[in-house]
Amino acid sequence: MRAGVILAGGYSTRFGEADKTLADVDGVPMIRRVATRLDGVVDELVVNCRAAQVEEIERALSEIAVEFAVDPEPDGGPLAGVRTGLAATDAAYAAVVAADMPLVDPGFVSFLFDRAAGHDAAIPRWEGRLQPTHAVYRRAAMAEAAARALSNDERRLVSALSALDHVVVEESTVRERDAGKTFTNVNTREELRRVAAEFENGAPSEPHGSDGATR
Ligand SMILES: Nc1nc2c(ncn2[C@@H]2O[C@H](COP(=O)(O)OP(=O)(O)OP(=O)(O)O)[C@@H](O)[C@H]2O)c(=O)[nH]1
Ligand SMILES: [Mg+2]
Repeated sequence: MRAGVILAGGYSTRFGEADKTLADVDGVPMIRRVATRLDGVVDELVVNCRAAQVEEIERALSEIAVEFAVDPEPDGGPLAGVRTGLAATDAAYAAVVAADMPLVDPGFVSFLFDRAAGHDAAIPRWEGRLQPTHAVYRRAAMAEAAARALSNDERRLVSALSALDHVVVEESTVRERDAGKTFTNVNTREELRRVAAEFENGAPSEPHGSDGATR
């Protein structure tokens, strides 16, 4: 079993005034783009967010089947979000993807699942940094590593990696697969404009029939 865990519990402070996960990306809410792209390569989808976000995210996703994993306390950081999200699934492996990555490449995520097999994680590196919010984890191993790191007051996902037998997917591999755009994440209004332009200019679109606009 493969799960997709979409991390959406942040406060979008650089974006300002609104939840960036609901922002319109060329007619489709950003989190819906992420969910639709992941839906094709996983058996189940989990959305991790704060309680206050559930209603609007549910509306943005409409008929896409997801389970909500609500943070028991908000603002625990991405690592706490991952722990909450992973607790909502029994899948052996889970792709963890930030809700602000609307260009996430399903083929590349599928490749990460393949690379993670037999290990605790497959973490890509892009622009010199590990990308743990766009990675595949063995659910049980990461749940344990996250719990331990959190008990040491760590908030960052990378803190959990040292406890994991993780495969690093290097930049050269990402380039060979022409997948660099999969890591594009939206933090500011300007980044939203740029990513929307990618869709206007013909970014690979979502599977037929699920590219619904906001209702
Ligand atoms: N559950 C949970 N997820 C978080 C938290 N902080 C960040 N995230 C998620 O981690 C991912 C990357 O974080 P950022 O890009 O910094 O998102 P953000 O925190 O909403 O935005 P900024 O406030 O501008 O940093 C996003 O998918 C966020 O939703 C948190 O405290 N709890
Ligand atoms: Mg971001």
